Amino acid sequence: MSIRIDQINKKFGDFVAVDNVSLSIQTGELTALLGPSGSGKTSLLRIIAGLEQADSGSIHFDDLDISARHVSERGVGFVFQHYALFKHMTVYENVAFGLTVKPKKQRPAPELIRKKVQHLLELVQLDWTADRYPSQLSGGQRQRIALARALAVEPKVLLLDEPFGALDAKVRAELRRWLRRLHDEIHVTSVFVTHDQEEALEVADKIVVMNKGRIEQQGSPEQVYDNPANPFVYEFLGNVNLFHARVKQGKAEIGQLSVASPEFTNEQEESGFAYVRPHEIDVLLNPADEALEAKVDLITIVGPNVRLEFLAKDSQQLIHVELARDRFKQLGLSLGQQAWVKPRYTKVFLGEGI
Ligand SMILES: Nc1ncnc2c1ncn2[C@@H]1O[C@H](COP(=O)(O)OP(=O)(O)OP(=O)(O)O)[C@@H](O)[C@H]1O
Repeated sequence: MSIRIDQINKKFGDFVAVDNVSLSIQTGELTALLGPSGSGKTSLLRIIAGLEQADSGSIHFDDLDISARHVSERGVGFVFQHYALFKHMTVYENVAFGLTVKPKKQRPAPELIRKKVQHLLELVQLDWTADRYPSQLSGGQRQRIALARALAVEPKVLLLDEPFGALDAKVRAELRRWLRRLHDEIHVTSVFVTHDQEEALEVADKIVVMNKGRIEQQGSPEQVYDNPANPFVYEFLGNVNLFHARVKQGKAEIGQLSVASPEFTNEQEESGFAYVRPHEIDVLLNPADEALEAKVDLITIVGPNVRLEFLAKDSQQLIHVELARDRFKQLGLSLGQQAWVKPRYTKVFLGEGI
């Protein structure tokens, strides 16, 4: 089932929550709506679900305009951050619930329900919990059961709103890999809301970056990470260093550095700014071309990586650098040491920044 969102607008009072959003989602695709708090992701998801009515615009499932349809007629399944399972029901009963409450004519035979629930519990790898109650499960297990319950009624579209938001970092990381594998198995068209860029980059086929009710960029994780359309997307998708630059005739000058920017060949002399990601900077112990002299100001070891802060000699700007621990050891860096930092990749935009 494909989804076509056409010029959707939604206001709450005077506040514009969704601002003329159009978006196409292919059948079987796992799409992440990614953006900061208040960017309109949940509002858009609720409008797709039919839990919220848009002020204008339309939603199509395949070629059918479902904008006026009630949530119960849209064939969508949900998993929310705090989608509490029914406490007084066992895991089995929770997953079977959507099937057992179907009108008699559509309700599968009890034996079929049993098989189906068994299959779903195997799919989420929790068949051994069938007789337990939700309170006897971990948070991550509960969310997997919530997903099995959502899938039981064979939704045409699966909508997930920060499904792992309430879980700790390690469980979150496990569950997102698990969700990716599960999606590869079931291929149901899915849209999930997250404010966590790592989660979106790791799980989604397509990322839709939202800000202030609008779409800033959409594309595959590689496309949005490697070619951010604008400064907002660049900053939102990871840590960055921001430098002021003068852009002219295909070059960006950042202090004494000169970076080739062929996309600005025709610019005569404009102000701009340049982004460099911390892991795209080399550290050298000797002067080199296109390297800035700087002093080590802070060293933080984070597992296999080392985060460093350098103070640039000329501009006194702080420059964040991330090195693999091996490289850090090889360099033998210590606090206060003089070194040279050399960006490997720089992304230049015209203007004054955001
Ligand atoms: N029912 C409502 N009444 C009034 N304002 C609302 C309502 N629902 C959402 N909003 C406002 O609309 C804006 C967008 O909210 P939305 O929940 O869609 O954002 P979000 O990107 O999902 O953010 P979060 O990650 O914090 O949930 C927010 O400023 C929110 O306060």
